[in-house]
Formats: sequence, C-alpha cells, structure tokens
Amino acid sequence: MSANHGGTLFIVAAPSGAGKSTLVNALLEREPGISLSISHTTRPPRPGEQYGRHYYFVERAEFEREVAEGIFLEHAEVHGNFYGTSCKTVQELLEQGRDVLLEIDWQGAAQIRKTKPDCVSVFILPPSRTELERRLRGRGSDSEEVIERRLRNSRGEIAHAHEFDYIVVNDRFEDALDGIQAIVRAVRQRSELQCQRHEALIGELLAED
Ligand SMILES: Nc1nc2c(ncn2[C@@H]2O[C@H](COP(=O)(O)OP(=O)(O)O)[C@@H](O)[C@H]2O)c(=O)[nH]1
Ligand SMILES: Nc1ncnc2c1ncn2[C@@H]1O[C@H](COP(=O)(O)OP(=O)(O)O)[C@@H](O)[C@H]1O
Repeated sequence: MSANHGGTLFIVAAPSGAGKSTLVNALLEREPGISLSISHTTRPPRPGEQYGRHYYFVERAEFEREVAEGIFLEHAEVHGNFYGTSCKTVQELLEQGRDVLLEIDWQGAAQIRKTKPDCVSVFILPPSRTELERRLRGRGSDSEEVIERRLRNSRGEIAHAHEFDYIVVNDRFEDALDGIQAIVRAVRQRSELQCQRHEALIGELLAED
C-alpha cells in the first residue's frame, strides 16, 4: 500500500487592507484544487458577508466555549475580535490529499508553524502606507474608528513579515496574483517530485519477473 500523501497547508497573512482577501479569492478561481478554510469569528458581519461563506459568525460566549472544547487548530485576538481555525475540517481535507489555504494573522501563523512545520506561509505587503490607507478607506466596509485601529495595528503586523516563507508585494494586482500562483505551483511541483510519491513505481521496477 502506498503511504498517505497529505495535501499542503498554505497560510496567507497581511495587514488589513493590503488586498489579501481579493488576492485569495482570485487565486482560488485560478486554482480550484485549493480549499479555503472558513474561520470562526466574533467580529460582526460586514454588509454582504454571509455566515458559512465568509466566516462562521459567533457570539463571544460561544467562541469561548469552542476554545475550551479544543476545536481550534489555532486562534487569536485580532483588532479586538476573536478568530479561530477549526481543526476538524482542515485535518480531513489534508488527509484526503487536498491543499488547504488559511487566511489568518501572524499570531495564528506562528501557532500553526509549531504543529505543522511543513506549512507554506506567504505575507502580503502593500506598496506603501499611503496606499494601504487608501485601500482600507476605499473598501468602504468599516467605520472610521475600525479603520484607524487597523492602520495603527499594521506596523506591529508588518514587523512579523520576516517570519514568513515568502513575501508578495501587492502593488499591481495581476503581478501579485501571478506571484502567489507561482509559489503554489512550485510547492505542488516539488511535492509531486518527492521520493515517497514514487514508492509504487519503485516497487514495480524492483519486482522479480
Ligand atoms: N489567527 C487567526 N486570524 C484570522 C482568522 N481569520 C481571520 N483572521 C485574521 O484576522 C484579521 C482581520 O480579519 P477581518 O476582520 O476579516 O478583516 P480584514 O483583514 O480587514 O479583511 C486578518 O488579519 C485575518 O487574516 C483565524 O481563523 N485565525
Ligand atoms: N493591487 C491592488 N490595487 C488596488 N486596489 C486593490 C489591490 N488589491 C486589492 N485592492 C482593493 O483594496 C481593498 C482592500 O482589499 P481586501 O482584499 O479587502 O484586503 P484585506 O483582505 O487584506 O483586508 C479592496 O477594495 C480591494 O478591491
């Protein structure tokens, strides 16, 4: 029997407004073989956001109960709200050999690296602070207070960029998208070439006539 070849766990992080969700959605259209993990959060939904599609929106008490039950692979407080990745779905998909993408912050990424050192992490940088602010305001989804808090927190987040395997600067959108796709393809190709993937063929070639 061949060994179970698990999928790859990709992590994408960025300061709020850098374009992470837009890039990830475009990447998933180009690479439908990747499954996006939907997080649980205590953040209220933005206009147009749907339960189970963008996030599982939960009350604080429910989130705390879930933490106590140990359902999360990682969880963290970000910009005053709680976010967590459920263990079960991610684990099942990886075991089926699917690649999984987590759109999480640097704290979550640091937790995942400890338990899943084979994960591949990408940090998205905006081309400038001015552009980050322009995008955050231009999105039109948050109050002034929320925007200011996210901008204030962005320095602390960017300070962790060097912990990631790859950095993609999201200046021209298509270039950034090509960059992330190139990372995904290179990682997949490397994985295809790994020795364990070829056990069956090696066995056949070694078999006596
Ligand atoms: N640790 C962790 N961070 C998360 C998770 N889900 C989302 N985040 C991060 O929380 C931050 C805020 O996300 P969100 O409220 O959707 O705002 P946005 O980044 O401005 O779109 C971002 O850095 C997300 O990547 C999660 O499950 N775990
Ligand atoms: N390369 C880009 N150039 C200009 N605007 C962009 C670019 N990438 C994303 N945006 C816009 O910036 C805003 C923030 O993007 P979003 O994906 O919501 O960021 P994040 O998920 O990192 O908070 C959105 O209005 C999006 O359309």
